[in-house]
Amino acid sequence: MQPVIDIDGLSVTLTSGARGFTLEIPALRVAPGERVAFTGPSGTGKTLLLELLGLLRAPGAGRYLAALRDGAQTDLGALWKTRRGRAQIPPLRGRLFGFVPQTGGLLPFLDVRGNIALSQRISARPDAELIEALIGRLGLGPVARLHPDRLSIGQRQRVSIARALAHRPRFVIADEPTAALDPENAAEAMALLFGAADETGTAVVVSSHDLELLDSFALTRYRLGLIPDTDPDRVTSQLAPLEASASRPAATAGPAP
Ligand SMILES: Nc1ncnc2c1ncn2[C@@H]1O[C@H](COP(=O)(O)OP(=O)(O)OP(=O)(O)O)[C@@H](O)[C@H]1O
Repeated sequence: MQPVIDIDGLSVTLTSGARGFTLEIPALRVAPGERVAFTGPSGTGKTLLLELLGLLRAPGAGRYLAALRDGAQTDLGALWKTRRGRAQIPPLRGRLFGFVPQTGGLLPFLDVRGNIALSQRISARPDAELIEALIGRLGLGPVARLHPDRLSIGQRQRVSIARALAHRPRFVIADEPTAALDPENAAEAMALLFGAADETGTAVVVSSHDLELLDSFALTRYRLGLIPDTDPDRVTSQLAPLEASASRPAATAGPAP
């Protein structure tokens, strides 16, 4: 099966004065509908990695290919190199990705339905039926007319999940999506995210510190870890697969048995 994300030797370096932080992704392939989790200690670059994947930051070197819905492969890394390519990034980002931030990121002046519809408006993919299906799937029917300030944190996160899926992106990128939730709500939100993504055939890449929570789902796991360097000002973090055997194309909703 053709991967939807195909990365080889991708890296980026951030510098601040004498300090340099390099993130290296030697290889990463994500299959359609696959669920991938990134873990790693604080400061090892989980957010940076998701920014690179989500076309929010330019890579320094390496190859980053993505497969579009029509099967065509696009060289996302090359887009950053020309003015014409950079102009294509915002619309492509809107079509390819759905984002679930740590805490909702909802627009306060739109109700639940309006917030969910936002990703469809941005990507010019209206689909009222899918919005209603997601509202039902995520248990948001009773609050669909409310604005975010009337919602619990868990409800807001469910709206954010629905919004990330409503425009049928190829991947959902979720950065610590359950960090603000209690364990019960966190497990429910994660199960709903994976379940709803299965129904729309969407791959999910998620970063999380919560190893116990990740353990309850079948995920392909990668870990970011620092590589020792003799120069204390030069920090390198590298992505490595953790449990190749846990890899599976997503087929069923909810926590793994
Ligand atoms: N301009 C910069 N110059 C050098 N290093 C930087 C710069 N900006 C960020 N960094 C470093 O990049 C690293 C990666 O940060 P990132 O937020 O991606 O880590 P993280 O794994 O998501 O952390 P956390 O789990 O605490 O959210 C950090 O070690 C940070 O110090």
